[in-house]
Amino acid sequence: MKLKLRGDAREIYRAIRRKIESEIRVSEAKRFLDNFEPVSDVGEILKRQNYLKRAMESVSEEVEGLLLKVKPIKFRKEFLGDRLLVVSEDEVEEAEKLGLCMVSTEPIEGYDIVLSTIGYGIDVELKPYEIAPELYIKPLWESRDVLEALARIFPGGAAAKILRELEGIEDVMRRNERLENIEEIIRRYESELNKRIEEKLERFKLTLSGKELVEFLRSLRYGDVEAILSKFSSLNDDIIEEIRKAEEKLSQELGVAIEVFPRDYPVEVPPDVVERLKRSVERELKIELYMRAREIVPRIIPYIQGLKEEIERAYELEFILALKRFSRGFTFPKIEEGGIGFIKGRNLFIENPQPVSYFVGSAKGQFKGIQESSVVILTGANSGGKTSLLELMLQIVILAHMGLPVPASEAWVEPLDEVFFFKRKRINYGAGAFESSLKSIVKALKGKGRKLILIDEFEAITEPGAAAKILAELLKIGVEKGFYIVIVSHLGEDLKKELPYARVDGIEASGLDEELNLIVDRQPKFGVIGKSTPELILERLARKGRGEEREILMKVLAKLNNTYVPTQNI
Ligand SMILES: Nc1ncnc2c1ncn2[C@@H]1O[C@H](COP(=O)(O)OP(=O)(O)OP(=O)(O)O)[C@@H](O)[C@H]1O
Repeated sequence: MKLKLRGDAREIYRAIRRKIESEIRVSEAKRFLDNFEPVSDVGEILKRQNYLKRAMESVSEEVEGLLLKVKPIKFRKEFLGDRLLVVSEDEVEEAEKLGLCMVSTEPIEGYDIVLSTIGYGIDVELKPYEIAPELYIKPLWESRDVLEALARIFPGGAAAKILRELEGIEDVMRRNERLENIEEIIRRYESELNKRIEEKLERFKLTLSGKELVEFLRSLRYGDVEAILSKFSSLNDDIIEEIRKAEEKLSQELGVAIEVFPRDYPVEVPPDVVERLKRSVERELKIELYMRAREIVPRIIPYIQGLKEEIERAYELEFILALKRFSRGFTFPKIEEGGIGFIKGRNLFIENPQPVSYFVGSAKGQFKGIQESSVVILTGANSGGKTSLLELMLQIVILAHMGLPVPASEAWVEPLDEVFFFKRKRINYGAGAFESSLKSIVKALKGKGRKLILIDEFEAITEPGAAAKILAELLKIGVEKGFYIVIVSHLGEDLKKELPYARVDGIEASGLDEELNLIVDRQPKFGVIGKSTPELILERLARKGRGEEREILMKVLAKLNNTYVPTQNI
């Protein structure tokens, strides 16, 4: 059963969730938090605690960096326009239902890959991984970084095994990638080649002896081209050799034997030749990729389920690590009867808070000897931290019911059915506000169940005299029903008279610091009505004031001096 959060309690729960979520770096891991909604059932809370204790202990921070690389791997069904599947008449329906490629009962021209169940092309069975194995392999190939991270998080697991199989297509895939840039690659080779030939031309010198020159001129006169060219043949051979070498390197780079460069200077490959070359290499690679993919896919498929589980476990690890970061220095609360209490609690939303220890219900541990009561009235200095303390108690109660550790060095929480938090509405004054506050408190008091009711300054919205009476009556009803109530009030004295069994605690300001700011001890004193701070405010003004202003304040202070001792001599 869910713990019911009423009034402003839900807002506090949302703020806690946001704080935990801000620690989760991978968005897919955030949904794990949904498994930790606050519940009333002790068995469920303890189950969560045990799971988290074990998980947080065993998770290693070393995987923190790797977890960031884990992303979903999506396998998408696609219609592949590059292949034709030739099947028999009675297989057409089944083949078309697969929706992977064009289906026909006889061969059709214009497809790079022709597959067939009846011997018209590459033999296949009517199975998706035989017809389109690339749809399994390509997403995995493109997610190698995810697989590598997973293989390091789960050594020897599914991702590691898949990676090993993918090695079998590595060279085709690399060639495929290069094919994308084939034009660029060819142009690069072309310009390098031309540069080298140009250098050779610049260095080339023809040296002829007198006799050779006479022969040369004669050949010219008779138009003996062969004889003239023979004089340049060494240069020509050199150029041809350069072109051949470049082609060899290019073939190696692309992984297919090609001849693209014309034996001419300057070397220039016409665009249509590049295009044709690209098409033919593409086709060749497509078939090779299909064959290799088909070969490894049956060995990969058995690991895909395992891979999905590893991804899920990685998200879970991220969630656990985030919780670990969130809850550094926290403790798992005891889930037991007897109210709510905590030692050295630290409000989640205050930076470097002063730790506070507090309880309602049974006095356990170091609280032994302090008055026990299911209703506590918290009084004290303005801005003393009363609201913050109610919020801290709520944070601890909510986290405890989520099954999470709480920001305290020790804590115990009674499993509850409902938690109410009524925050003081700073702007709402007047009869309307009074009526609505009254209504919500009465709602909290009606019915049965294990309840914690936190009320922040109810009387601020009505006149003090009536407020004490109304409040006392309401609190009595709560106590009779066995609810736990903590209420912030300035009416400590009056309430104490009406409800002698209630404990009244006080947060006090102990003085002024050098900058004349109030020094507040956030730790409430048990069984003590918190002194409010008008005296300290007076003293502060007096110490700051000048002339007549100062005199007036001093006079008032002197009057108060019977009961009030200033923190220092003025
Ligand atoms: N334990 C703590 N450690 C440090 N700062 C705190 C602590 N508790 C409260 N404060 C700070 O003191 C200020 C006043 O706190 P809070 O509003 O809870 O006081 P309050 O007693 O409810 O005041 P008011 O009388 O105006 O309702 C806030 O700025 C809060 O951050």
